[in-house]
Amino acid sequence: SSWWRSVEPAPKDPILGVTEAFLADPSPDKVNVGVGAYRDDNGKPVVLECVREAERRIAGNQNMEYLPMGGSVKMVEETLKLAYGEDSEFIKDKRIAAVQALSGTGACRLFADFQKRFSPDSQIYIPVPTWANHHNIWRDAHVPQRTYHYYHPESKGLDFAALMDDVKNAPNGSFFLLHACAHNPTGVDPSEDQWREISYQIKVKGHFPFFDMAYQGFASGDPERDAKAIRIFLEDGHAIGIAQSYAKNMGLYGQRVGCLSVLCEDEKQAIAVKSQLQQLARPMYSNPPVHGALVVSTILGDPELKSLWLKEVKVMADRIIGMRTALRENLEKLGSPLSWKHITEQIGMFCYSGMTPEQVDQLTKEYHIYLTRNGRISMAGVTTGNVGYLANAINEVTK
Ligand SMILES: Cc1ncc(COP(=O)(O)O)c(CN[C@@](C)(CC(=O)O)C(=O)O)c1O
Repeated sequence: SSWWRSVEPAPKDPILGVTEAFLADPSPDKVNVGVGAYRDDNGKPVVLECVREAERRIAGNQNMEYLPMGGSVKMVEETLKLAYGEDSEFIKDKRIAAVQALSGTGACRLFADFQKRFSPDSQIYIPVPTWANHHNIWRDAHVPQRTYHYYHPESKGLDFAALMDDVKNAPNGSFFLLHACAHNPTGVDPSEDQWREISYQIKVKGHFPFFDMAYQGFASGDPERDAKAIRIFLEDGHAIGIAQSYAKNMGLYGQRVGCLSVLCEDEKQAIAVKSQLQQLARPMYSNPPVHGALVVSTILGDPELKSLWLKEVKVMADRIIGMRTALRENLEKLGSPLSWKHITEQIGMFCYSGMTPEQVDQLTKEYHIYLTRNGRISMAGVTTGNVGYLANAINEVTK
């Protein structure tokens, strides 16, 4: 009996499905501003020079042994310094439970499973909108989801008042998912003062903040600056969780290198939490992949390679910032009747254009431009070669 006969085809992933459609399109004019993967000004994927150099140093010397269930200790150590600070007292006091994860997705999922196992009646507040996969992750971890106001469509900015109301009205001790920087898909981040108010209110309510930091360094070009929200929460004495990823800021997409950390009250608790995170990993994938972790620890463990990385991540961020200006200026030069200032006010990989799904469909059908139906444009796909074509098409479908 074929028990699988009732299995239905899965719906296309709203983000990865766009790439499939792009690849299938034979048009020479096609433009992919869908998936958030960096491209250089020739529209080509980039492998950073610091990564190539790390690989040269590793080549031939790397063993194929299992990593511990918690992954590479060296990579995790270096990764915690990025999030918590080089001289973090939390690192010194060994209060952070941390394990290598399968990139940012894996870190979020491991946390969601940990939350379900050790806070079984809890739920999580997720911003509207958010990265589409967040909903899948906490759904499959069987953690009920609530939403909190985030994006303000009229102003194309942050709905701060409504966000604060939601923080205040949620039951004490609720879990809140926060994007540390470069909010996906809106590109709208709270200001430093707004972060301080959010941190204060979350502390008053005893909520648990979980930061998804998938773009550290990619937003402003400076990893320290992009960690500002996390540092504010740490100064305010929160216990926090953080999902980190090297997919975008080190271009290690397919290597699946990330880290999950939970700040505990003391070393004893951190040891206990880490052991439970390992218990969750063991039946899922047992232990994480070795190569990408070795690339990361080689780069971050060598001052020369680390400074090369810092230069390269700034080049990527600056190129995107330059394309924001170019796209806005092209639209204004075309005499578009709409305001496009949000294109340069938003930050990080994405521009939340405000285009409707129907306008997006028109862009794809008539202009072979591929983006997610929520109107999100991955600015990494914009180049000096296609920005004029893109602006013209956007102007045509929105005027
Ligand atoms: C907010 C956020 N968290 C986590 C991840 C996970 O990335 P990782 O597992 O590869 O480290 C992404 C990637 N979002 C991308 C860039 C790709 C995707 O959808 O998976 C996006 O296009 O939104 C993200 O945008």
